[in-house]
Amino acid sequence: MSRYLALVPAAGSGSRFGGPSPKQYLQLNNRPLMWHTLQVLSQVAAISRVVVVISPGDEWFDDFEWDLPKLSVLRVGGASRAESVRNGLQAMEAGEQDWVLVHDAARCCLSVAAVERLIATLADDAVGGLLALPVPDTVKRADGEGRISATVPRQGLWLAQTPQMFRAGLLAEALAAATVADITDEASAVEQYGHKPRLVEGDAQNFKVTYPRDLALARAILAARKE
Ligand SMILES: Nc1ccn([C@@H]2O[C@H](COP(=O)(O)OP(=O)(O)OP(=O)(O)O)[C@@H](O)[C@H]2O)c(=O)n1
Ligand SMILES: C[C@](O)(CO)[C@H](O)COP(=O)(O)O
Repeated sequence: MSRYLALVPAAGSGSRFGGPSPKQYLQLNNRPLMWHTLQVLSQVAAISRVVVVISPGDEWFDDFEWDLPKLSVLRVGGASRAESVRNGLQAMEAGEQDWVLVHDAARCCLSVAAVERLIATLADDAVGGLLALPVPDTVKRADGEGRISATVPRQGLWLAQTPQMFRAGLLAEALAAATVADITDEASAVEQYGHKPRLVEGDAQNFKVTYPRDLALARAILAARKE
């Protein structure tokens, strides 16, 4: 029986966000930002384990009470997101047929419904896939001077989100074959390995907290859910 396991890379330094601590530990509605992410994944009944990957030198994680029974932590984060995922996948000892849902710690406004939609859509899929958003706006390509060099046709363009869900065996092989420096998500490694992951429509609330301006939006979304 295949299990559904969540793997959360959380070993980033948050350089675009700045600040004294990585963004995943910022206080958001009285909890670390990442707690909200881990709580949603823990609330998905099909997910039996939530594994968070932090850096070996992480000095923040142990300062918090996480109170999430499905949670376990691995101090095997690497120099890139892809390396953190690869190291975490190796260390978590998933079965080859287990489904692994890789989700950014920084996407703290994920919904249980979106994860359940991803699982339901891909449960019998031969490859796996990811939550993503069809591009809703006109897309411009910039020249080197902040002016438009082209308008890019948006038909068929999607913005990749997470979770990205693949069977552990396929994901491990794809990550081993990939040039880690070239990949920014799991799907690109699986694509390079010769497969076509399925796109499953996510929602705009599942954005990645990347810049300081993103925090107010995340705070508002989470507060609205409590009302
Ligand atoms: N070496 C790394 C780099 C990133 N991540 C994780 O991958 C997710 C998405 O990456 P991103 O938003 O880019 O986070 P950072 O790398 O921390 O941010 P920045 O690129 O601004 O430094 C985050 O949850 C981050 O913690 C990771 O586990 N290991
Ligand atoms: C995985 C991802 O969130 C999909 O859009 C994105 O590639 C992460 O990029 P980052 O630069 O590591 O935040």
